[in-house]
Amino acid sequence: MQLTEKQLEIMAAQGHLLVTGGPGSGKTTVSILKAAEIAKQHLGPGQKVLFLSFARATVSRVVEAIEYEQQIPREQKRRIDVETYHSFFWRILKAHGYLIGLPRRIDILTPPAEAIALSGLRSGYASKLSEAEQAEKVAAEEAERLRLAREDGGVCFDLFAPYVGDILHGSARIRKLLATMYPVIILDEFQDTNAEQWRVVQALGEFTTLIALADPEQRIYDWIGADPARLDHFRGAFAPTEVDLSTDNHRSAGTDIGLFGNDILKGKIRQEPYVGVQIYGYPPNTDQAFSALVTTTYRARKRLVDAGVKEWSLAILVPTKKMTRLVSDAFRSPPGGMTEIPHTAIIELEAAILGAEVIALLMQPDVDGRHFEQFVALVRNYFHGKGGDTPTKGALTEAANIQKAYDEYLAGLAAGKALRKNSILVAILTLYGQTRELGLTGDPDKDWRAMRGLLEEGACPRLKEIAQEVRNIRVLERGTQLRQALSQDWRDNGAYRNALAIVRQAFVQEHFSTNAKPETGVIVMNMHKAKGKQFDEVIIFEGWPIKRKGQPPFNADRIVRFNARDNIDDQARQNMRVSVTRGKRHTTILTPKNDPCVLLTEDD
Ligand SMILES: Nc1ncnc2c1ncn2[C@@H]1O[C@H](COP(=O)(O)OP(=O)(O)OP(=O)(O)O)[C@@H](O)[C@H]1O
Repeated sequence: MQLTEKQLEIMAAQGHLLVTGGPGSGKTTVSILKAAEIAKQHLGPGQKVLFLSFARATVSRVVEAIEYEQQIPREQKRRIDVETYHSFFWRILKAHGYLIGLPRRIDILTPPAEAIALSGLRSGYASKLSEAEQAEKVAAEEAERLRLAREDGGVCFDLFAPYVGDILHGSARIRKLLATMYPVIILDEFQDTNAEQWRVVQALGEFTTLIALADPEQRIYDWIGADPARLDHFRGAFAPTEVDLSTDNHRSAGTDIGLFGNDILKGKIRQEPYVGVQIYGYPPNTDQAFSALVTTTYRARKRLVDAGVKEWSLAILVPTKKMTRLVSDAFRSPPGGMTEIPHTAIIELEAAILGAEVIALLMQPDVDGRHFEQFVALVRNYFHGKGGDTPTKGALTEAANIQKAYDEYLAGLAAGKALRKNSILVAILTLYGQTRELGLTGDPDKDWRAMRGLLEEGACPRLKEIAQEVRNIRVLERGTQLRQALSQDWRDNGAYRNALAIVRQAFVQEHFSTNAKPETGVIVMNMHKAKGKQFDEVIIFEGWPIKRKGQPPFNADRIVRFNARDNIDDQARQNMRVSVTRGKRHTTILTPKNDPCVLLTEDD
């Protein structure tokens, strides 16, 4: 690879550095080469360059890019640590949290666990709140998070940056210590840094050299505190050398994909076609929409195979969670008997993880007579937490009903009365009884499947839902560690006495682990998750307005909210540009013919 002049300028620069540039302009690549150069020239024994990124997905991509750079010797590669902000912050918190009054032993409160811990508080508020009520709710949540951290040692992700900021600003010793370990830190996607993370960066920059990589136009996290002025903050605080790679686009060289992305940003789509970009209006009904998607996917796949692309990747990017599922279902059984499309769907895992906890507990024996109580608590947890940050009223009511039925059952037991025949606990109890009869074998795969199958086939709709949800994470295919731990448990105890703890532990690690390899093949995911990734081809597929008798059409699954022109803003344009520019060779947009995406028709 021949570095551009600007990239060479970056290689030569000294001190703090700010690298800006559009999608695919080579920021990541040059920063890795620079890190290797620094490793070779300037690092003392034991020192490393740290590359910090927001998402685990980006970490995988960077790790792979490092592997791929053949001219970097192994010894230098070893001296570049790639990590997410979260996992870096967590290391600091674990080692030094006691300095700011956290308990000596702290644990991560994972998002599902956090959702459960806050659900009681949240359920006390109606779904539509006035501004004042909303502020009160946010403050109450915040206070509860702090309490959970200080009293129980359960620290949720949102508190990582504020706490680390406190630690670093309070101790020059620790700032120096970090600078000794990491004389240079690369900050990926710097434009997305929120106020608390920026406070951490300010402290780090005192003794450490910072290299910030940014694309001001790729900011997609405004809603969680990214600030358009952040680059100026960096300029003001560190007076960095600044190099702008501008609109170079190596990712999709030879195509107009980058140009198309820029035109979306400007709201001016030209009439003449863009090389490598195709927009197709599909007929707005389920069968034809999905037929269009399936055939477009076949065609894209064929192009990649015919071109002999090795380990090709083809991403289907959709605007909503629901669409991810619909597309995945359609690929599994396409309309009109077309051939199935093998794929991976990237989905939110809260519900599946909570479901896995239920199954894990069912694999455990009842050692203290409280097993059923725990079981009911986990089923309730599932409904509390399955919606993540945005629980539905239905799910919260379900959780409350389960609790009520259980209380009634206990009261009945005490009074020697039988359970009400129409109690929702009847089906749960029956199925629970069957799980107790299930003979386990000590083979974790077999036993897990048998337990899940029992719930799936059983007569309780709530447990059936849980079992189906659990399928989404393919617990046992996640590496051998979990399986080995379960086997060991069985060998030690003649039963899975610690299955729940083992499964929980596996998912805590999950929050930090990165697949060393980026996804290949056909991948379905939410547009928001595509940030920082690249694929050989991209297909963007949005929903269509669905007619309803006597009501305005339902138009929820759109790139721009309700596909209304009034809802076009910078954020919507930037999101679309990020998605469009993930494609290296080709990007196809599928939009309903009768109501095409308003971002594509802006200039009429
Ligand atoms: N000078 C160059 N010549 C040819 N190819 C290059 C050059 N620099 C980078 N590339 C290639 O271009 C692609 C995109 O580069 P890179 O990922 O570094 O861009 P980026 O600016 O980090 O993109 P984004 O902000 O969209 O994540 C990579 O596949 C990389 O190997």
